Amino acid sequence: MLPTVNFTETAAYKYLADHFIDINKKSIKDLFTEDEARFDKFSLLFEDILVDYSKNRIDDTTIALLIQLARECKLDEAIKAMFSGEKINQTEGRQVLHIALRDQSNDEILVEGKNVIPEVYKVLDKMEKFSQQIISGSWKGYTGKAITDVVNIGIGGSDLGPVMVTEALKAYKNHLNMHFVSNIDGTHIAETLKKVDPETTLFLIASKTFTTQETMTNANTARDWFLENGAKKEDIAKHFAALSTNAKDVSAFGIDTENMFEFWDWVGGRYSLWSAIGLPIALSIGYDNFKQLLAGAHAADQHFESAEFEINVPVILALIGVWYVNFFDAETQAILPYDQYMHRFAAYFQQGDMESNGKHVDRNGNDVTYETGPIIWGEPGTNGQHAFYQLIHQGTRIIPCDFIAPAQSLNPIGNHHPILLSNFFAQTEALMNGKTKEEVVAELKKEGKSDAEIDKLAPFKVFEGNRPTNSILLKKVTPYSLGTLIAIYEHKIFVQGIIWNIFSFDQWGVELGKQLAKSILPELASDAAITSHDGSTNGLINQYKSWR
Ligand SMILES: O=P(O)(O)OC[C@H]1O[C@@H](O)[C@@H](O)[C@@H](O)[C@@H]1O
Repeated sequence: MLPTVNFTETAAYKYLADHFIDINKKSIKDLFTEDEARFDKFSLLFEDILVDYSKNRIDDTTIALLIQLARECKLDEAIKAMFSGEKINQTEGRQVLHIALRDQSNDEILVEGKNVIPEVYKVLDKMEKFSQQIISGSWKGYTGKAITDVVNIGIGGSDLGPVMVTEALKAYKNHLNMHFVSNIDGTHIAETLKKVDPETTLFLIASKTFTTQETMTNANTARDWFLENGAKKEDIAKHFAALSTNAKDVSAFGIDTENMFEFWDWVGGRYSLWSAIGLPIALSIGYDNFKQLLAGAHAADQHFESAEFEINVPVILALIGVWYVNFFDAETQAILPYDQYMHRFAAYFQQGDMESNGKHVDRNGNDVTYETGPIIWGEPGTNGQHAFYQLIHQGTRIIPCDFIAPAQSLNPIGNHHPILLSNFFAQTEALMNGKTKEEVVAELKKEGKSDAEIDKLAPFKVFEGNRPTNSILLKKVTPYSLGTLIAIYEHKIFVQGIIWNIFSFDQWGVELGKQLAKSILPELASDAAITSHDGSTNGLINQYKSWR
């Protein structure tokens, strides 16, 4: 059982509330002037990742109190509960063991008294063999040709992780063409099928439950297309594999359970890229690289489990996030990778974070009286700079940002990378320092503007600064470092869920829309006008019927 402390009733929270009044009067710039050791104090080097959190609205007292808060919320107990396989997903009665999927220490992790590590390895071995056969071309399609294209059909956690990672690690890719179909919109599968040949395509049907409407509809369309384009039923075994926990429905679909890569209900969908759901990753970059991804994540797991909170990267990042959400009323958190390959990283953690911590009922079943998970968003820099950074610099809201960049480029062409990184460094500096009225006036004077012009323009050109950022500098994006980084963010989400006293591993909030869509679908079959809903929904359905 997880602890159920209301963090707003802790002593640390009360001290933090008082301390906030002091900190709120100070600028980050001043805090740097006051304390020369600030960078050394507020940065952590873990593996080949430097996490600089010194450009935040914090001082020594803030961090000490936030750590006290974590202690009062019994974070240590909660971490132990997850790692030891307690059923901490209490509303679904399940363990939360994505850490077991990447365990390289030969630990024993028990689920219902049975060690799951050998099972994990059994599936990993199967993934290794299969991916080697596909990549080497020894696995042949129904006309004897090697596989050239892989189409992963899945949605949510059965899509976003593999998409994000195969994109982030594209530089490590082999010859296989990867495609991902998630949307129920027929356009997604139709446009994908235009690009592939049934003789040389492998379909992976990725669904934990194997009941998800979008995935099953797309899978059926893919199977029909396969059979309509020359293949026979018995050829399905050479071209369809399933990544799932549901063997019964997999075989009912017509996929040989030999071609099923199993995982377990103790793996949450949005934490499943480390499981059989990661097969497209293993296919795209090879099994050895996939193993490196797992190894990187395992290093983060060990760090999270054992490091003191003061030097624990996920804990520190999480606590700073809580500080902004609950004291500064920050509504959002931006994730800004200065790496084109990582262009789906923020989208991935939109699900990771928002589906985990988008909850308003606490672990006692009561409505919370405080804010919980922030809105996660972001795009790669420098594109974002020319789009939405205006609001981050001069808007009315506080937007804590994580800036992420690799020191070494995987495409070191000309001086692209120094330019990219100069922007990465400049932005966090600009967000912190801003530009004072005096500086603006001096600049305008230099440009030869008149006093009247200066008076008119100056207010618009002032930057308040004092906008908080974390900078995460990776030596290089590798399967290992990416694995570490993803796991750091996963554990950050865990810590925040513990502080907010919510259940981070269920997702009941996605069910209502699914239920309603299922009840509306039969109503769309006939042209008869609908009156069973509210006025707006009736009006929309009836207009649709008149136009289709
Ligand atoms: O992997 P399956 O079972 O198809 O689920 C796919 C996705 O469905 C959604 O409704 C959510 O519950 C996600 O967490 C999940 O990843």
